[in-house]
Amino acid sequence: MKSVIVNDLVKNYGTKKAVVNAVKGISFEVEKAELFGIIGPDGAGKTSLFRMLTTLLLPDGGNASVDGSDIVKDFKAIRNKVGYMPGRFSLYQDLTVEENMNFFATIFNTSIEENYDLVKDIYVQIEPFKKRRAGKLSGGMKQKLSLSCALIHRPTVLFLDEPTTGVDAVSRKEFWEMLKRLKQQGITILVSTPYMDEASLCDRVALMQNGQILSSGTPAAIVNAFKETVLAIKADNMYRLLNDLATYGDIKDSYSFGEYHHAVMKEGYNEEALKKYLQQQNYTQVEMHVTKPGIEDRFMQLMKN
Ligand SMILES: Nc1ncnc2c1ncn2[C@@H]1O[C@H](COP(=O)(O)OP(=O)(O)OP(=O)(O)O)[C@@H](O)[C@H]1O
Repeated sequence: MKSVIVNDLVKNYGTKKAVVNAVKGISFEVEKAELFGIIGPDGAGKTSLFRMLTTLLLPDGGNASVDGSDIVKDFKAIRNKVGYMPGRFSLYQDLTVEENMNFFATIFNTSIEENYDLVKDIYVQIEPFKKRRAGKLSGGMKQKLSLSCALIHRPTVLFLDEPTTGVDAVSRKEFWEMLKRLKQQGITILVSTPYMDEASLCDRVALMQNGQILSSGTPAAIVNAFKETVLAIKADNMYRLLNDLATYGDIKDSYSFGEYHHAVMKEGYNEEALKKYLQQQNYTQVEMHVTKPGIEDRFMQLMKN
């Protein structure tokens, strides 16, 4: 069963003179209990998309349904059945952990006790601090409290807007494990993130850039669509190396990639000739090997096309 259906959705901001086309007619579907990632850089349109799907923003074109309800006509029904964790911490900083939880439970006509089994795994980690004001929690704790509040009314669909941005590596890992457990309870989860490495933790993803979906599918299918050979290259002067790789004849595309640069090679390239060229350019400590492309390589390729 489809949990979310998005059909040619459009969002524009501004006036006729200076218009920003934040979402440019995107379409996708999410199955029930699927963990679906929207992966894209800042400004891609992820927040605008989530705000339309959670009925906080009206679309300028297209339509969408969430758990069978139309995002415009049935907005009230949607508000009762979705959970939304916005990108910016938006709980009451002056209320304690417990007061925030009770507040959200009350507005949805429920109680912490009623849905404790759903939030238990997450809430036990912040329960020792239940008398602490939300504003005084660490980043990871704030994130857990936000998720607990978004879950308190047992939503069928959960929207998480960049939940791991600015969160330390350990909390990020724990967070994704929590999402897997929620999915097992039948909750559909849409999560946006600028981190490409989080794509592999989703069942399916959509790569978003400039208000458009460049590609969608399982992380494996997206990577498999990348057919070229990628060389990982490093040397003593990485900045100069990037410029030299950009102008080298056998290289289609090159970009920084962690401690290496990635070079997408043209067919029939000659690795020895490239090594020789780098030697002639007086590079030292040159390291070069063929590497398995990842989502980020595919994203770069799609963006440039
Ligand atoms: N209220 C607004 N008025 C004008 N432009 C806006 C408004 N909100 C968003 N935008 C613009 O729309 C585009 C998409 O923004 P959006 O916040 O949806 O993207 P995002 O992928 O969530 O990125 P971020 O992580 O930076 O929020 C950006 O160019 C942004 O500047």
